[in-house]
Amino acid sequence: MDDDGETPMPSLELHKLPTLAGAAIPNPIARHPLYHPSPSFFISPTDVVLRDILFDASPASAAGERRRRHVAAYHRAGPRREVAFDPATVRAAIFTCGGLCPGTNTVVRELVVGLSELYGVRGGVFGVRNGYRGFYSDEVVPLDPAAVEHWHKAGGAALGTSRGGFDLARIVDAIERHGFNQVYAVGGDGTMRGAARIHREVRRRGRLAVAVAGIPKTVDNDVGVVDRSFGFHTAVEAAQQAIAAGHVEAESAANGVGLVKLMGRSAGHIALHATLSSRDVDCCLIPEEDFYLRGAGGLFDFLYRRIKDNGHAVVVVAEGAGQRLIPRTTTTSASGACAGADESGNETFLDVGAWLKAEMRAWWEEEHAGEVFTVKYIDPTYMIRAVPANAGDNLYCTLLAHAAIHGAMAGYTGFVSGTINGNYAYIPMDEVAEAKNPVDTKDHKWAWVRSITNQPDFIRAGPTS
Ligand SMILES: Nc1ncnc2c1ncn2[C@@H]1O[C@H](COP(=O)(O)OP(=O)(O)OP(=O)(O)O)[C@@H](O)[C@H]1O
Ligand SMILES: O=P(O)(O)OC[C@H]1O[C@](O)(CO)[C@@H](O)[C@@H]1O
Ligand SMILES: [Mg+2]
Repeated sequence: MDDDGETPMPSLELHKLPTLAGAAIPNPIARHPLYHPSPSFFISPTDVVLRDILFDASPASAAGERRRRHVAAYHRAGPRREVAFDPATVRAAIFTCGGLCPGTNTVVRELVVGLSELYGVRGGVFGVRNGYRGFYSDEVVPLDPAAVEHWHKAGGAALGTSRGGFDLARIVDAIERHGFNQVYAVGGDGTMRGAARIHREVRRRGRLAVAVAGIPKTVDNDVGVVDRSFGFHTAVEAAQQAIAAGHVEAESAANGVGLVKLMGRSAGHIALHATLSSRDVDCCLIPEEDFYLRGAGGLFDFLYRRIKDNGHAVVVVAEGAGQRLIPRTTTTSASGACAGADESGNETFLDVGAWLKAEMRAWWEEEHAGEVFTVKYIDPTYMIRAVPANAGDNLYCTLLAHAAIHGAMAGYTGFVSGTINGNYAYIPMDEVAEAKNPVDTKDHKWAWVRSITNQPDFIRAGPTS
């Protein structure tokens, strides 16, 4: 509080974006026969979205002090009154990269449809096949609304996707050769790191005026800054079937355990959200929270009590959980290869599900021989990300794509479109490329998991095995 009792207004730290030098052309949407823009339709460059909306207003809060003084702000996404591109000159390249994610095709579809129907781009939209490597090893594919009409109904990546193959010089050469002046990257953190480098190289070359935009995609929801990545909710929904099956199998056996492994390489969001929405889960294991198997207070101790109380138990484990417990010599990775790295340099993990199943059986044999025991291991890995987006994600994909188009048309570059506290914003690509989004096990969501599963804190209970 000030001396006069007023709460001072914090100053905004606007995360500004680079803009392309160029023409200021009236936005063609203003003359669009199907739109009647209201006075608030166009967004001005001074419209912002705040990153932090929760504050401790108490003067005594040291943590709240900085937030009270400085608030991170981002340009609000949406159509601008003036644009930097004459639609007749737009040559847009769209590509998808990294693992599959529900909604990828919807984003591509809506980029094509939005450029065409909102801005009147004709014959200037192209798909680059198979991720980054497609820039220099494939022909580009002309795209128009008719070509992509049904894409939102299909899972997968209609343009193709890949890992690895990032060759900066050849990619930017290809951008120059094709005359692309807008590049839309649909991908996860790796893709955004690559796109940020393309953006910098384009600027370094000086002679190119290219808007580089990103739409963050990753089924694991491990991209930072934005509220969530598209497709995540669809994957959580798809995981319900696997958990329900694990529950039925466990319930139908004497001393049955249903063990379900879900995607989540370095972040356990899918396992956490699937657990919260299912309510059939007795224990959720994620990469952010250590656990141990044997001894008092360990996972097996807990499972035994749960089996004795309820007759069965369901365990959900994220693929990245418990990695340091698994012996490296004997177990193969989830993809069949030894643990190492994939073509993009991402660590490939050992199969925690197969290992847990084997350990559970060995434990029961050692400690409860004579009593029947059943473990049914369900690994729906690719099934939860290869599905089409649900209705909510399809809508989200559409708005993210349109936000990206409005930003690129306005001449912003090196940005990502995403929601922050529910509002669409433009975020510097570098920031998103580097930000991580692990599950915060100190916040309320993890506490909800505990309250639903009643699982203990395996860290405090004893030594690790
Ligand atoms: N630091 C980097 N610089 C340039 N390119 C990169 C970098 N990191 C990753 N890439 C490239 O980005 C592409 C996608 O990366 P990756 O395979 O890690 O998937 P992702 O985009 O993180 O998506 P997901 O996590 O959903 O699978 C690959 O072609 C990879 O070569
Ligand atoms: O087998 P792929 O296609 O490399 O993808 C597996 C990885 O991709 C993701 O779905 C997203 O990064 C991870 O959860 C998973 O480890
Ligand atoms: Mg990634």
